[in-house]
Amino acid sequence: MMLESKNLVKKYMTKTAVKNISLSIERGRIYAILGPNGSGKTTFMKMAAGLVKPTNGTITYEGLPIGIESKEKVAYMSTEPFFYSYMTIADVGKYYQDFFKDFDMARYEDLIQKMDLNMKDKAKTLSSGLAAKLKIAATLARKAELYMLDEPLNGIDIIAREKIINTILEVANDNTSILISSHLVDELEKIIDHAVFIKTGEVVLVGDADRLREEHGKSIVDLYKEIYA
Ligand SMILES: Nc1ncnc2c1ncn2[C@@H]1O[C@H](COP(=O)(O)OP(=O)(O)OP(=O)(O)O)[C@@H](O)[C@H]1O
Repeated sequence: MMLESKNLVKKYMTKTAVKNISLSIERGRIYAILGPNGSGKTTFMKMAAGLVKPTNGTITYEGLPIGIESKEKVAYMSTEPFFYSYMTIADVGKYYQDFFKDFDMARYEDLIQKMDLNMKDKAKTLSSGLAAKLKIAATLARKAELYMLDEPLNGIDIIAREKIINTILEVANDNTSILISSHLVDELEKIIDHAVFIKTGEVVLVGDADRLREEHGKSIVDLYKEIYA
């Protein structure tokens, strides 16, 4: 198993963000972590990325606790801004190259071009949709094993969404896994292998997307509506 959590718990002062999540992420698959605002998706990803320490339970990457080694293989795209506003898109690439051993500049240049961005543009002047594309390009330019994308489609127009989805599919291969957190289920329905439904910090339904559709006789979108209504 690539990523595995067992009875994972994260408590903040008064709030239990993740209650008891046991989840296995296999290699070569695309996963959607679905759930409404505040259900614990970000907190789970941050624990997998080694940015937040679990209160209880375990989370391992290839059998080892999350740490320096796993961080080199896991690319996490946060919802928070990640670059300094004075940087140009070219500077963002250099910054990432300094930071991550697996950053591939040629792939970054290619992704920037695909996303219709310009190397000379200042990150600060980008619209929120273009900034989101930049964030995705920078993350996917890493030759990581596991990509975790937190809300990659939020605030992005439908044309750009399709572009992003296609780019994600290009990066996906037998050796990589992709974990996408979202409440925009429509767009993900077509591309995911597995769906993980999270409600108030707990997994309420998980499985192979085709099997879920078959067993429940409905789409992932309709399952989502049923679970969170
Ligand atoms: N640093 C923190 N301190 C206190 N509470 C927090 C902190 N981070 C998250 N929480 C709380 O934990 C819960 C889960 O938050 P989380 O961000 O993981 O959810 P989410 O599913 O990613 O939501 P969204 O879709 O809105 O991003 C929320 O109630 C949130 O308010």
